[in-house]
Amino acid sequence: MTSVLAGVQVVAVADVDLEIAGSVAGPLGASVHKSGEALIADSSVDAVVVCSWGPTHEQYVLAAIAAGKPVFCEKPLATTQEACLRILEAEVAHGSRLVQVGYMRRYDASYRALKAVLRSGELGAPLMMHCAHRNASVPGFYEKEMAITDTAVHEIDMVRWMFGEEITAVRVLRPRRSANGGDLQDPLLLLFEMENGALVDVETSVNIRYGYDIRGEIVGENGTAALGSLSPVQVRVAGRTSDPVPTDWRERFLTAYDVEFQEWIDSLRTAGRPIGPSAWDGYAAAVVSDAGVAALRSGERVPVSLTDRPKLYAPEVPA
Ligand SMILES: NC(=O)C1=CN([C@@H]2O[C@H](COP(=O)(O)OP(=O)(O)OC[C@H]3O[C@@H](n4cnc5c(N)ncnc54)[C@H](O)[C@@H]3O)[C@@H](O)[C@H]2O)C=CC1
Ligand SMILES: O=C1[C@@H](O)[C@H](O)[C@@H](O)[C@H](O)[C@H]1O
Repeated sequence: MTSVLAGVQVVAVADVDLEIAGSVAGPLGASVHKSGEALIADSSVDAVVVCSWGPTHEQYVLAAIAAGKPVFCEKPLATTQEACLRILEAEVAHGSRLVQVGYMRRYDASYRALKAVLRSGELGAPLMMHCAHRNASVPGFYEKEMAITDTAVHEIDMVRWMFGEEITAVRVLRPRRSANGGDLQDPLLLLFEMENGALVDVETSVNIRYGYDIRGEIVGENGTAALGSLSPVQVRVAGRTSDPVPTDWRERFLTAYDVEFQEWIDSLRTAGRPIGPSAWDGYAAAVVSDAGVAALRSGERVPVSLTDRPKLYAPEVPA
C-alpha cells in the first residue's frame, strides 16, 4: 500500500500470527500490535483495513466504528446477516458512513466500461445478464456453499451495482458434477431475479483447471455488451489463436485493487468519508447469499427479503 498508493502510509499491522504481522510491518517500518483492537485504539492510526478471515470481520468493524475511524473491510462484511445488521445499526447510530466493503469489481476498467454502455441506453432495457466465475482450483477446506458465499458473492454485489437495483429471488441448479472437484458439488448454476424483471445467470466452476476466467454479457432489447478481452496481444501460431488466461484473482483484478484503495483513500481525504460499497451493500450481499444457500439446499426458488434501507445508505448519485 505504502509503495503503490498516494496519500497514505501503513503505520501499524496486527495479525493473530505475530510472525506474519512482523514480516509485513518490518519492511514498511510499521509497528506491530498484539490484537486488532489495540491497533484500532492506536492514536497514530487514522483508518483501518480489515483483511483477516471472514468470521473476525464483525468484531473489528464494530471496534473501528466505536472509535469513529473509517474502516475498509474485505468481503464479506460479516458471515451472517444478523452480524451485518449489527454493523448497520452501529454505523447509523454513529450518524455518518465509516465502512467500505472490498467489492473490487466495481473498480475494474472492463466492468466500468460495461456499465457505461448500459447507462448510455444503446442496448435498450437490459433483459438478461450471463456471468461465469471460474477458478482453476480451490483449497481442500472449500465447501459447496462457498461457491455462493465466497465466490458468487462478487457477482451478487456486481449485478446490484451494474443494474442499480436489488436481487429479489434466487434459484440454484446443480449440473453434472465435475470429477476435478472430488466430492464437491461443482459446478453450480445460479439464477437471480432482479427488481425490474431482468434475469441473471451465474455459472460457478471452481475446478476448471485452465485458469481464472471471469465473464459477463448483458443482453438488452437492441443489442448485447460483454466484458472484453484483457489481453494486450493475441498470438496466432500453428493454426490456432491464443490469449493468456490469468491464474487467479490477484492477476485478473490487480489494477482494480489499486484503484479501489486509491479511490477509498481519496474519498477519505476529500469528502471525509467513504463513497464505495457500503455496509448496506455488505448486508444485501449477505442476505442474497443466504437465500442462495437455502436455494442450493432445497432446490426451490427462494425470495430475498431485505430490511428497510436506512436513509444513511440512500444512493447519492445514480447507483
Ligand atoms: N476481494 C477479493 O478478491 C478477495 C477477498 N478475500 C477476502 O480477504 C479476507 C482474507 O482472505 P485470505 O487472505 O485468503 O485469508 P488468509 O487465511 O490467507 O489470511 C488471513 C490472515 O488473517 C489472520 N487472522 C486470522 N484470525 C485473525 C484474528 N482473529 N485477528 C487478526 N488476524 C487474524 C491469519 O493469521 C492470516 O494471516 C477474507 O475475508 C476473504 O474473503 C480473499 C481473496 C480475494
Ligand atoms: O474473493 C475471492 C476468493 O475468496 C474466491 O474464492 C474467488 O472465487 C474469488 O474470485 C476471489 O475474488
